[in-house]
Amino acid sequence: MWRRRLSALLPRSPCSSSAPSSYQQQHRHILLPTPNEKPLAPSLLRLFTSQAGSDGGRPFIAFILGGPGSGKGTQCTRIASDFGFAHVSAGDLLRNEISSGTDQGELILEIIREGRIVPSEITVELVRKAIESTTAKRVLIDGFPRCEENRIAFEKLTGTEPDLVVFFDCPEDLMVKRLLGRNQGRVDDNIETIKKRLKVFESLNMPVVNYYSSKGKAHKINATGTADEIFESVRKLFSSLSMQCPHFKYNRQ
Ligand SMILES: Nc1ncnc2c1ncn2[C@@H]1O[C@H](COP(=O)(O)OP(=O)(O)O)[C@@H](O)[C@H]1O
Ligand SMILES: O=c1ccn([C@@H]2O[C@H](COP(=O)(O)OP(=O)(O)O)[C@@H](O)[C@H]2O)c(=O)[nH]1
Ligand SMILES: [Mg+2]
Repeated sequence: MWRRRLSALLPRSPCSSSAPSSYQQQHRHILLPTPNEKPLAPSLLRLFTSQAGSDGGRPFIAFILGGPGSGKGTQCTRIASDFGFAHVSAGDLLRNEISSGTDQGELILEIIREGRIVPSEITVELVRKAIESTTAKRVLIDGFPRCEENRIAFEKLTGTEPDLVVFFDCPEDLMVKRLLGRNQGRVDDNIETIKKRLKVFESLNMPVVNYYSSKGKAHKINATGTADEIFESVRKLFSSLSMQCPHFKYNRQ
């Protein structure tokens, strides 16, 4: 299931920047709110009574999406530690490829430097391998899929959809401020590249969020405030899943 040939499965249109589609315009505001310890909507509850994460099946998969600097990585670290998830960062997988010094690494570096999206052939394969090689029963995929082409390629290659999508909603000015203060020496944390990444986020990442939202899978988290405050909303979401879904039992470590 995880080993289908990707090139044969890729949709025709590549992930290139464009004006928001009419689909995107129509579906912008239909995200599920974060639960306030309320019962999950029946459509979401059905997702968590599937066999994902149970013995012998594939792991429970959560896509963690949001603009650059919205706090995906920060919150993933906390979710991983409190709720027993493996943390797969698509950006880190790509940066590891750059460090390996291959031709593919050079191509990835150029694309990241320009704030564009790496071809699905590369990223989907890295993400698939990471999921396949973990023994964890729950996996966070941080910062992927970045565009509809990524999403379609992943779903076709793996024959699976995520069980949950979390979207960190953050105003642009706050994202810019956080990125400029990140200080990790990243080639893309400069104002010129940040502006490009924000455009890519609006035109290409948001349609993915809207797609999963229309399927009742996406939960929006207000990503302003301190990391602790945001994690409080995140904790409520994941706690409500663990309370209501038999296959989402977790062990606090
Ligand atoms: N709630 C927050 N308030 C202030 N700074 C934050 C917050 N969350 C994350 N940061 C900081 O902002 C920067 C970007 O956060 P990060 O988690 O890497 O975001 P992303 O993965 O979405 O790009 C990092 O330097 C991080 O320490
Ligand atoms: O699935 C992915 C994830 C990342 N990237 C590239 O890697 C960069 C950094 O991604 P990361 O998720 O690390 O950035 P963040 O949003 O966390 O700041 C992005 O701007 C893209 O150029 C990509 O092409 N596909
Ligand atoms: Mg990140």
